[in-house]
Amino acid sequence: MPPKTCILIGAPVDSGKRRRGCLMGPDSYRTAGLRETLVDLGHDVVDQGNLAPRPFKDDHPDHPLFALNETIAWTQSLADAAETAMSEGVPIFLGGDHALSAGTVSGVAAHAAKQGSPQFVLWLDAHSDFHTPLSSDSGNLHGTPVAYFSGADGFDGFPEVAHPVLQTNICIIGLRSVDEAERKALEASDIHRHDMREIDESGIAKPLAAFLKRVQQANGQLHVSLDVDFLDPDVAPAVGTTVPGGATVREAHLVMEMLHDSGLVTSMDLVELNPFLDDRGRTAKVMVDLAASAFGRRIFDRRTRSY
Ligand SMILES: NC(=[NH2+])NCCC[C@H](N)C(=O)O
Ligand SMILES: [Mn+2]
Ligand SMILES: [Mn+2]
Repeated sequence: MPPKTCILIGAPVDSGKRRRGCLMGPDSYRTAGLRETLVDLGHDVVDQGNLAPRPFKDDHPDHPLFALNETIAWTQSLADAAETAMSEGVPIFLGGDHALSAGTVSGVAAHAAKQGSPQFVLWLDAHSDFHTPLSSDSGNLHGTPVAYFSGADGFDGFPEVAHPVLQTNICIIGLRSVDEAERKALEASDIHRHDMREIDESGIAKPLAAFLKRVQQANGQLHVSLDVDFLDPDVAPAVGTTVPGGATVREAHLVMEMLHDSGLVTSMDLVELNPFLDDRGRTAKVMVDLAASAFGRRIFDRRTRSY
């Protein structure tokens, strides 16, 4: 695979939920050596530093949605940054909580639309993040980006999604915590969804391979959104929404290696890392190692393995 220009964009979004700490995520990835790791793999790496939200007003204190205006302001700046970065290389967004993907995915999808190619999204997460502001019980907007970028109603005040991602172009892997309203909405949707039971029974490679084949056949752009809680909390404790029974380190590396082999990934988010909850940088390091696998690190070249 030829070297890429990786564009690191810090997105210290912390408005998607009440528990603070994700704002420290970008510097935690830098401290764990993300740039150096990608350079060692032969890539050109540009670290654009951290982005800021557009100016915003404080929310009404009684508003049921937490930090709505701030999240809207982040969505605006991230969508612009994502669309611009797509013509310069492969943007890797260093989160920041998952609310940031409302901006990153709508931005990369706008670029895809201009290129005349369909946008696909691989969502690696314990959660489906498919609430709308109307269905969310928690009022936490990090639970809503998939609904937003796929064009659901209820996002008043947010930038209009000019190029929604088709539900059938979205694949969620790792599910094990889905609220009732999301379950109903997902079941009524065309989103491809794979829960942990399916992964236990038939392995993680199968659904991923099927999805990648569709991306390839459609000549699509592929955005990968990796939530720390996709992983089991035993190996990745630094996240506010831990759910036991997650992917193992090996399963996650296999996903990343397959993504690299496919040559299809055009953008990526690393989200929900809360360094305040980490154990001596352990989770940040696991995330950097996973990014390394996605960008070409391997144990042996496939051809030289002897089985
Ligand atoms: N990106 C995340 N960690 N999302 C967790 C969402 C949890 C829950 N479904 C909610 O809406 O509040
Ligand atoms: Mn998430
Ligand atoms: Mn999650």
